[in-house]
Formats: sequence, structure tokens, C-alpha cells
Amino acid sequence: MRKADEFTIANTPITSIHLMENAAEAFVKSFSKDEGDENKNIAVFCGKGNNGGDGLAIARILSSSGYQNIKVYVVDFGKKQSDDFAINLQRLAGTKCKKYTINSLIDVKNITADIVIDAILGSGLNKPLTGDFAKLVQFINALKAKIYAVDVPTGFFADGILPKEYNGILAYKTICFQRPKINFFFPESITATENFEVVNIGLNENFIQQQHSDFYVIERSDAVKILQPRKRFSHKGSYGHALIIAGNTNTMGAALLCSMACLHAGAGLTTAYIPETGLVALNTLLPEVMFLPRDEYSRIENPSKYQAIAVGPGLGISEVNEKLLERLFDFEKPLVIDADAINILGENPDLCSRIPKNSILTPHIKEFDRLFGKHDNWWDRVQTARKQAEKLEVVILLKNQYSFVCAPNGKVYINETGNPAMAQGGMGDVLTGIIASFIAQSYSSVDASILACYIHGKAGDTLAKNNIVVTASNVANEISHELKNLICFKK
Ligand SMILES: NC(=O)C1=CN([C@@H]2O[C@H](COP(=O)(O)OP(=O)(O)OC[C@H]3O[C@@H](n4cnc5c(N)ncnc54)[C@H](O)[C@@H]3O)[C@@H](O)[C@H]2O)[C@@H](O)CC1
Repeated sequence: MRKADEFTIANTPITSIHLMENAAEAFVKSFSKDEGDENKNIAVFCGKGNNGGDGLAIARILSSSGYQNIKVYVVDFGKKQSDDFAINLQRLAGTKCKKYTINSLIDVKNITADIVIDAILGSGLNKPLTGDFAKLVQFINALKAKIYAVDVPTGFFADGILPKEYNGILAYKTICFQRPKINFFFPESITATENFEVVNIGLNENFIQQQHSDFYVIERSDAVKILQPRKRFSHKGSYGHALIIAGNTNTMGAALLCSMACLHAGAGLTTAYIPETGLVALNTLLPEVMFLPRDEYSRIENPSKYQAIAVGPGLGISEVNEKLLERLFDFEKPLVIDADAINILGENPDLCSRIPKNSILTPHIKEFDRLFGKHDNWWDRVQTARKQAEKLEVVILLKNQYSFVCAPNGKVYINETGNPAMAQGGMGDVLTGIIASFIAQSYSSVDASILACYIHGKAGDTLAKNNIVVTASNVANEISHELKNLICFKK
């Protein structure tokens, strides 16, 4: 982002002070949507760097937009001020904002506020908070005001490992500029900010796109680009045959959900390779899905007739299933590997080197750590996922509120769709079914994973508009509708 700032300043008529003004205006636009009451007491805490400069411009713009009770607190613990901070300090003089300087903690005693705007330190943070900064932040948190952070909550590292003990600002919302900070996608960030919103400040988009980064946020336009329309004269054979190896006596639902999702995501044919005890349920619930009986003696004849094979949901961990997984590896055909298939790998790590290239592993946090070792922070976990994806030449789709699709070339695609209403058993089984369906339809492993993550979360988002809980079968049933919505955007 810093490079993009510099490029925009050097190559467009936008100067750094303009960019700060854009940032402040974008902040105010978002803030005033949430906080329409212009009579609330707003305290704006400004450091003396560019984050503080943003805070001063925000206070001025809020005041000129009609907000009546704005107090600006300049935090002056002896740091040098930035040029744009100085310009905005002068500009503040002609406004109705009341300005105070905090030289020490004695100056904060009588401060009260309904809303705090935190512009003390932003992306310039280079070490954890200590001394007066730490104490001031503690004081602000204790005000029990609703805190909006400018770009980054003070004390929160935008990337890299987050310290175990967070002592920064506890924001209700962070309004950040142009691109989300990577650490916002990790669960640890919930302490620092309950929500975040990204606002455009007019940085040069072409330049940003050209910058080397291994992290990409999956956007709707990416999903639209990947998704292919169904063609005239096509038939079931045009959309591939997926084999779902899943389910056991007590976990047959996983196989049914996975097969259901595969069906709704458009595979031409879906076969469930499940124990005979699931046959009646399968025929009742999913008459379109074919049945292949699975027991300890059965074998998959002619695996080449399947364009996609998914293995794991509700499978159970046993020696028989370990052998089954080994035989699948012998086919040397990419697999979608989920749930108990991952757990079997966790118990037999030597098997990992035999995973067929371009397979897709879809672990949640526990499965991931069982397979690749315990991690005590998400930054490290994602780095391990990247390394293992490269080493094993597979896609690792690390599932969470924001899922990380780690490709064999080291790139990481972050999915933002999905919501807490989807936090229920069976969601992962549905995701696996969707991926298998896309693989059957000839999408590459990376594209299938990106598209599946996006559409799975999007279906959940649509359903969550009217439901507090969204079940896995609801999501499976919504997939086709979401795909149709997406295809309408294709030119
Ligand atoms: N042109 C630009 O670069 C733009 C920057 N913007 C704002 O500028 C911010 C970054 O500004 P700066 O680079 O000036 O940095 P900050 O304003 O975040 O921090 C100021 C200074 O604080 C010091 N510092 C770092 N960690 C500290 C700690 N733990 N305790 C005490 N002091 C510490 C550093 O010396 C740093 O330079 C962004 O977050 C954003 O809000 C926006 O105005 C958009 C345009």
C-alpha cells in the first residue's frame, strides 16, 4: 500500500495531502452511514504521523458536515510530526472542533465520549505499544465508547505474527484504506476490531494490480471470470462424472450432503460410493445420484470413468479406509481430500508424499494441525499451508470464516463470503461436493477451489439475509441459483 501511495503521488495529479483528504472523506462517508446522530460527543485521538493527519482531516470534515460536538486530542509524546499532519493541524484551526494536547496521562483524566475515533498510530506501527502509548490506549478502551479506528486500530500489526497479548485499541469498527490488512482475516483480529470495512481512496488501481503479492482477495469478478456457461447441445456427459466416497453407518448424512452439493453445482453424473445401509436414504433424498456399494471387500472398478473423486466426509478412520485411500493414491488422479481422509493422513504422515499432484485438501483448523503440526497463531498456519501446498504440489484450502486457498505456486486466495449463520455441521461436506462437481466439469484445481469457496459462502450470505441459522442442505440447494446469478454477469 505504501508503494501504491508513492506511485499515485508521483504519477498522478494527486499529492500526498490530497490522498489524505480523500482518505478522510472516504472515512467520513462510511462513518456517517453508521453514526447519523450529529449531537453525540466524538473524541478524535490523533498521533503526529499520517494516521494522526487523517484524524485531523476527519474531525474537520465531520465538523463541516454538521457534527456538533467534536473534540480533538493531539497525542504529543515527543514524536516528530509528519508534514501532512502539520498542514491538517493548521486547517483545523478554522473549525468548531475543540483542540487539546495530551503531553502526559495527567491530561486525559476528565475525557468522556460517546464515540472515539482512533487515529493515534496506523500502518506505521513498528513495535508493540509500551509506556505512555500503552497506558493511553488502556484509558481509551476503558471509556466504553464506541471506537472507530482509522485504517488500523492503534497497536495492531497489519501483517506478520500477532503478539499473544494484544494491548492495542479495541475497536468496534475499523475503516481501512483501499485494501484490507492481511491480519484482519485471522480470528485473532476479533479482539482488535469487531468489524472492518474497506474504502476506496483513489490509489492507482493499475499499479496495485501490477504489484507482486502472494495474497489475493477473491472478488465477485474473479468468480465470474472462472465460471463457464452451460453450452448448447451439451448433455450429462459434457459435465463429468463425480464419485463421492463418503459416509458410514452413523455419518451417512455427510455422504448425502456432499452428493447433494455435487448435484446442485452441476456435475453431469454423481455416484455415491457408500455402505449399503445408506441406500434407502440416498434413493429417497437424492434420486438423481447413483449408488455404488462400499464394504471392506469392494473395489472401484474402472476409476478412469470418473472425472472427479472426492473422499472423506463421514468416512470413518479405519485400516480398511486407510487401504482405500492408498489405492486411490495409486490411481495418480487428483482427488478432493476432506475430513476423515485428512485425519487418516494425519495418522500416517508418510502417505502425504503419495498424494496425487493437483489434489485438493480441505482441512479445517483442527484437521490442519493434526496433519501439519500444532500452530499457535494463524499467520504461521497460513505460512505452513503455503509451504506444504508448494512442496506437495497440491491445493490446500484452509477453512475458516475467511478461507485460504493456497495454490501450488505459492499464491494465497482469501475468500470473504460466508457468515456465522453457516457455523453448523455439514458445511464442509457441502463444500467438498461443490469442489468435486467443478473438477468433474473440468475446472482446474485452483479455479474449482476458488469458485467453490466463493459460491458456497455467497449461498450462505443470501440465505442469512432471512435466517439466523443456515443449514448445510439449505446451502446445497441454493448453489445452482447463485451460479445462475453469477453467470448473468458474464459478458
Ligand atoms: N500517503 C500516505 O502514505 C497515506 C497514509 N495514510 C495514513 O497514514 C498511516 C501511516 O502513517 P505513518 O507512516 O506516518 O505512520 P503512523 O501514523 O501509523 O505512525 C507514526 C509513527 O509512529 C511511530 N511508532 C511506530 N510504532 C510505535 C509504537 N509502538 N509506539 C510509539 N510510536 C510508534 C513510528 O515512528 C511511525 O512513523 C496509515 O495508516 C493511514 O492512516 C492515509 O492518509 C492515506 C495516504
